[in-house]
Amino acid sequence: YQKSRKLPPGPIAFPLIGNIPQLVYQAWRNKGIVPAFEHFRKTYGNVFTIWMGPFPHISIADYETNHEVFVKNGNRYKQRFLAPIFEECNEGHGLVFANGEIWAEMRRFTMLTFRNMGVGRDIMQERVLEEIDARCDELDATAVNGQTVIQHSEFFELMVGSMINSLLVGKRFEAHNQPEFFHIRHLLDKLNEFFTIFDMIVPVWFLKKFFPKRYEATRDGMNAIADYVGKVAEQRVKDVKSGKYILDEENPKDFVDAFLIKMEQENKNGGHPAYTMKSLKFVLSDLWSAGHDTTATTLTSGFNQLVNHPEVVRKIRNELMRITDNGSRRLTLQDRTETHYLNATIAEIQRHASILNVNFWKVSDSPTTINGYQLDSGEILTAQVSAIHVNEDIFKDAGKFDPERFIENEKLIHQIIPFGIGKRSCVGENIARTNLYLMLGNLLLRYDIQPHEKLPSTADQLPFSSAKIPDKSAKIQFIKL
Ligand code: HEM
Repeated sequence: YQKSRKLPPGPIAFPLIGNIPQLVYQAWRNKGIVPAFEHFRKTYGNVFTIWMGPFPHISIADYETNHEVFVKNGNRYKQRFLAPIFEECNEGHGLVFANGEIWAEMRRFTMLTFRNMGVGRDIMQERVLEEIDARCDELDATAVNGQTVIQHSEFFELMVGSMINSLLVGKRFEAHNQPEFFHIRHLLDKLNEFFTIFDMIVPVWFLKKFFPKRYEATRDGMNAIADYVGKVAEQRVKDVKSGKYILDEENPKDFVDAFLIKMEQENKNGGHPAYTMKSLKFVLSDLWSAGHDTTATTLTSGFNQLVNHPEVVRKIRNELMRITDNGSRRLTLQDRTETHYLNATIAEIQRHASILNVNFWKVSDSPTTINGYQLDSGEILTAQVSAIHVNEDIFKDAGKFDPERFIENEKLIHQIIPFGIGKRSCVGENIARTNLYLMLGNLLLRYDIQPHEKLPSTADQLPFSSAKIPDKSAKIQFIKL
C-alpha cells in the first residue's frame, strides 16, 4: 500500500492478486481488454497503474506523455520485461526477447540493413511489387469471368510471408516451395497453441520441475523455428566456402548476405561478439515471426473494413485512377505524397487493427518522474498502444471506421502509434508501411472487392487475449477491373 501511494492512480489493489479481479470484471463488463483499459483511462487519467498480481504495471494512453517518456527519455526504457522462458530459450539472442549489448547491436545492424534496402537501390519496393504481380497472376489464372473468390486472410498470409522471406533469405514462395511456407506457419501455430500467460510468468525452474513437457515443447518449438529459417543461411555459408556463391560487399542481395558480410568483417578484426550464426538464426526467426502475422493481420482486418465500407473503396479508387492515369501504371511509393485519402484510410485501418491489445512491457533502469510521480528504477511501464487508439478524447466516436477524420485534422495521424514508440519500437516499420501501401493500393487499383456469401465481422475475435484477431472465416470476391 505504501508503494501504491507513490504510483500513478489506479484501482485499489488486493494483496498478491493485485487488480486482477477488477481487470477481469471490467473486461467482462466492457466486452474486452481494450475497452477495460479505456474505462480505467477515463476514471484515472491517461497514465494509470494496474497491479498484475504483485507487480504494478503503468500504462500510458496518450501520445504526448508517451513521447515525453519513451522518446525524450527513451534511454531509460530500452529494457523489455522478458518472460523467463524466452530469456532461457533465446540465450540472449535475437531482437524481440533480448536486452543488452547484443540486442542493441543487432537492432542497429537490422535497421541499417533495412534502410540500405529501401534507400537508393529500392530493393524493398521491387520485391513487394514483384510479389503483388505474381500473386495477382495466380488470382487471374483461377478467375471465372474475371472473378475470383478467396479466403483473403490466407492470401495475405502467403503474400506477406513470401515477401518477407524474399527480403530475408532471397526466396519467394512459389508453387514448388510453398510447402516450406506452410511448414513455418505450422511451427508458429503449434507454438502459439499451447503457449499461455502461465508459461510467460512462472520461473523456468518451476516449469522444468513441475511441467517439464510444457517447458520442452516451448524450447523445442522456438528452436525449430530458428533452425528452419536459419537453414538457408547455413547452406549459404557452405556455398560461399565452396565458391558456389559469391558475396558482393557492394550489393548484398538480402538480409543474410548483409549479415554474412558484416560477420566476416567483424570476425577479422576481433569485432563485436553478436555476429555469430546462432545470433543470425534467432534474428531471422524474430524478423519472420514479428513481421509476418502483424502485417497479414492488418491487411485482413483492413479488407474486412473495406468490404463493409464500399464508399471508402470508391473514394480510394477515384484517387488512384487519377494519379496513375486511369490505372495505366502501378502505384509506387513515390505517389505517397499525393494519395491523401489512401494514406488516411491506411491510418484508420491501423488504428482499428491495432494488433496488440496489450503492448510489451518495458522496465526503467533508473529513477524517473512521470506526470509528477517519482518512480523507482525497475518500474514496469508501457505505451498502451491499443488504449491510445480508442482514446475518445483524441478520436471522437472511436469505434467508427472513418478515414475522413485524418483528412479533417491532418495532425491526428501523428497520434496513432501502431508500431510502438521509442527505443523498442518496431524495427520493421518501414517494411510494413511499404507493404501496406503498395499491397492495399495496387490491389484496389486492379480489383473491385465484394463480400462472398456473408459480410466479414469487423470485431476483434479474441477481445480478452493480448493480441487482436480479425475475422478470418469470411471470403472476398476479387473482380478484375
Ligand atoms: C503492420 C505491421 C506491423 C505492426 C503493426 C508492428 C507492430 C509492432 C509493435 C507494436 C512492436 C512492439 C513495440 C514495443 O515494444 O513498444 C513491434 C516490435 C517489433 N517488430 Fe513490428 N510490427 C509490424 C511489422 C513488422 C515487420 C514487417 C517486421 C520485420 C520484418 C517487424 C519486426 C519487429 C521486431 C523485430 C520488433 C522488436 C523490436 C525490438 O524489441 O527492438 N515488425 N512491432
